[in-house]
Amino acid sequence: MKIPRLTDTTLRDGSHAISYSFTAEQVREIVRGLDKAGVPVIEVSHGAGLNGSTIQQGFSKTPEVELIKAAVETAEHAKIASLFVPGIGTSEELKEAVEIGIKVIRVAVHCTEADVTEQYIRLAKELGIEAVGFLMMSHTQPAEVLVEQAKLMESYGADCVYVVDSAGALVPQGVRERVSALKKALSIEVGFHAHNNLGLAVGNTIAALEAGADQLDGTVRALGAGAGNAPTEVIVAALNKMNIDTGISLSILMDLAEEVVAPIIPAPIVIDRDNLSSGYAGVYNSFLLHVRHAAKQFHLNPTEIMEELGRRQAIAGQEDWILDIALELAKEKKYQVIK
Ligand SMILES: CC[C@H](O)CC(=O)C(=O)O
Ligand SMILES: [Mn+2]
Repeated sequence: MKIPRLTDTTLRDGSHAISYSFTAEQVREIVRGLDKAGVPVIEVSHGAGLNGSTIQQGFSKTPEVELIKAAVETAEHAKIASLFVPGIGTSEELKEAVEIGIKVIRVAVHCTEADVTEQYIRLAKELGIEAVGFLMMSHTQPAEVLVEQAKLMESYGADCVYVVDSAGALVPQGVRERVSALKKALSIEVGFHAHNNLGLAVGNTIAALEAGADQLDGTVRALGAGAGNAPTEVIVAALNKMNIDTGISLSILMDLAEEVVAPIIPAPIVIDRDNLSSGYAGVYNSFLLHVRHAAKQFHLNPTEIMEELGRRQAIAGQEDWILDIALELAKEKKYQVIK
């Protein structure tokens, strides 16, 4: 089987789980470890991508420009990547990040909105960096729709398109169908990004590889939104067992996970009721903290809010629905009690 390229997104997806509190020193330490281990691509930015530090998404403790600078200065071999969500980031932030030294931009949109990536994928190519299309919430669409969307990204010049399981809602069969359809239809690379709400992040990542994926994502110690991601160190261990030599040092990654990343994590990343109900209902993982907050405020069970968000098929950017739904549910309950 082919050797996949690993992108570690601890310093991007992981920031969702620690309220965007990475410091430049933590970035240096984590990049040093990943780089020494031989991880080829390291993603650094606000969890919601460049310029994500806002009241809606959550403010970064340290400006992401400083974090990206720290990463670029520290990495000796790895390419530094950033995430970019059109509308949250603008061309200005993309240009600035390229000036600082990022070599890969991952342009993320809901998986039916590939047309809005055109100007940013084209800009990235003009600026001489790699452009990756990131089809978020890929569980919501069948393979044929993802193929159409991925082909648009390919036509804009993308070097790779990712199937992104933002809600951790896919099972291995769904991953295989989507990744193999993209592989068949595209002449560029295909990637896969997992979340662990159903306990399948590593299994799904391996299923993606078996279906032909060229690029895979992980985070150290699974640090990521919601139930977390596929742990980079576990992916490497599984690949070793499959006799796929990524050239990445498992022992350096395990030490990094244990000694550097674990102490930063406020609470262990587990599949608790809220994460499981989020994955089961197919709700975007980054909604978790907002849902918990709203549930507390309105004395609700977070599962009720997750189920309703799932029914309404909320997508990234619709965080304001969470409070609306909580308010509606609370009103309904009060009405029932009075009746
Ligand atoms: C746009 C932010 C989001 O966290 C991207 C991502 O990692 C996902 O959809 O899983
Ligand atoms: Mn993610």
